[in-house]
Amino acid sequence: MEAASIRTGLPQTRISVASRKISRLSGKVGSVTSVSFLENQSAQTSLVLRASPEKAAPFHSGARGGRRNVVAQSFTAPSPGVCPFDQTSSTQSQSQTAEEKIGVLLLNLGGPETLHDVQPFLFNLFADPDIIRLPRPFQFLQKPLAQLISVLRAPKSKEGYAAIGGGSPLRKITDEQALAIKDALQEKDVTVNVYVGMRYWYPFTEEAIQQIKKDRITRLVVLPLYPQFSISTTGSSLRVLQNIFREDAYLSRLPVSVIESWYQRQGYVKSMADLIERELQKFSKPDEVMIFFSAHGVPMSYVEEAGDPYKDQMEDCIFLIMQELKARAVYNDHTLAYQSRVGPVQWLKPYTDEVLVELGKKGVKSLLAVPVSFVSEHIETLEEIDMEYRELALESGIESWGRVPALGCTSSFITDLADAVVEALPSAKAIATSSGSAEETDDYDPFRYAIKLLFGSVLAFVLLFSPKMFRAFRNQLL
Ligand SMILES: C=CC1=C(C)c2cc3[nH]c(cc4nc(cc5[nH]c(cc1n2)c(C)c5CCC(=O)O)C(CCC(=O)O)=C4C)c(C)c3C=C
Ligand SMILES: [Fe+2]
Repeated sequence: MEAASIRTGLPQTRISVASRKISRLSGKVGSVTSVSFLENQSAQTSLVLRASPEKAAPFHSGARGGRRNVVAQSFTAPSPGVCPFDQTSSTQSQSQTAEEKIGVLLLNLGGPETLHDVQPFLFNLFADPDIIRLPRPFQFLQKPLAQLISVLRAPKSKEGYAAIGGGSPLRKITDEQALAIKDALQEKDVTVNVYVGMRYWYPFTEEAIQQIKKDRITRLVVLPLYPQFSISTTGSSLRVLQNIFREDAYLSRLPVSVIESWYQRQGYVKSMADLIERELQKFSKPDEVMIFFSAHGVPMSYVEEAGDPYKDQMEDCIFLIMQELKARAVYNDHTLAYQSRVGPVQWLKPYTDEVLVELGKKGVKSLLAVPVSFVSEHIETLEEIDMEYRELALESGIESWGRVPALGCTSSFITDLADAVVEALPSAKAIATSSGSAEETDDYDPFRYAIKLLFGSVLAFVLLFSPKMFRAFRNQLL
């Protein structure tokens, strides 16, 4: 057991989670939240996430109109009779009783499926208090600011999505991964329903949870499709889950196990090393290729002020992959840089674009880009890496360029995720309901909310239409 505390800002909701860290390359499940929220204070990871101001607020549902799905409160809880799994961690199939209905919930970011979806998708993203972290006195500005930034950012984002065919491939790939994980588990005699819950676009996490309730799932494994934990990704998705679960009698009793991060799993590390080895062979002189890991960045303050483990986990992840490559007698040089920064703040360094230019100056001639923070192709691999960074690298003097594909449905990887699910099953425990301490409840008052929203909107409107401010914003933010 390992104790850590993650603080994402104010106001905060305390979520206690039991975290079982498995040693490097043990081949066992990664970092698992076995008990979740507000239980068993001793020997647990204490994860402190911000209370969600969006809880009671209307949600931008984009081109499809209407409001975001809200989970119905009236649900008849299934009869208890849940048969607990063996307490041994094993990748062997485990006996599953007829009453047991296992669900696997894959969490992912979601992406706009058409260009029309881009601005509302961006609104959802920037309205997330785990993406734009405002100090408490300014939190009433979250949604107006999200509106402003999404409108300003949309043209640039649309260009990117247009360049990759007019939308994000994320939903299709995640659905394929869901099916592959279901099949891989079936091969181990573990019958599961797999659900996909996206954070910022369809199918939203709330929709997946609604289906889980309809299907009367009796045990749930939550698997975020991010190898490394960040407050902005897994943390944000778990906060949404926590908000849904603590308000629902059935869900708060459902045994749940959360796999918080899994970059350290042997199957993942080996699958990444396989892909790298294969791509290296495509170069005329494979030994001379620089392996260039490019991770999605986060603002520096996440790591330095909020205690986001993302940077440490990323460095650890690269170490493990390189160690695996060395064990296969692949001794190439490597480097790690961070891409996709947005806005005027400092992000994790070094920045991918700057490092590419430096490497060119230093005389590096061959480079293999390895996207490492995500397991599907998406706008940042297909557009940012394959188009923008490739062009920049070639302009900077790099002559040979390659890119490792995202893992997608690579069978060794899918099998490993299926193993992670099996290993996580025994530790599933019910989430205790919060009885609403001052720290945990949002003091929601519709009148105050309306006033704040109105004031914030006026402020955002003034900012947007003041030419000087508009230019400043555009230059700095976008
Ligand atoms: C581990 C992966 C990711 C982290 C960490 C992350 C943090 C983060 N992202 C933004 C802003 C944007 N992200 C956007 C798209 C996007 N982000 C990730 C992954 C991580 N983000 C993915 C996989 C995608 C692509 C989804 C797709 O449609 O294919 C976008 C939209 C695209 C764009 O305009 O560039 C924004 C904006 C922030 C601010 C942040 C951390 C605080
Ligand atoms: Fe992102």
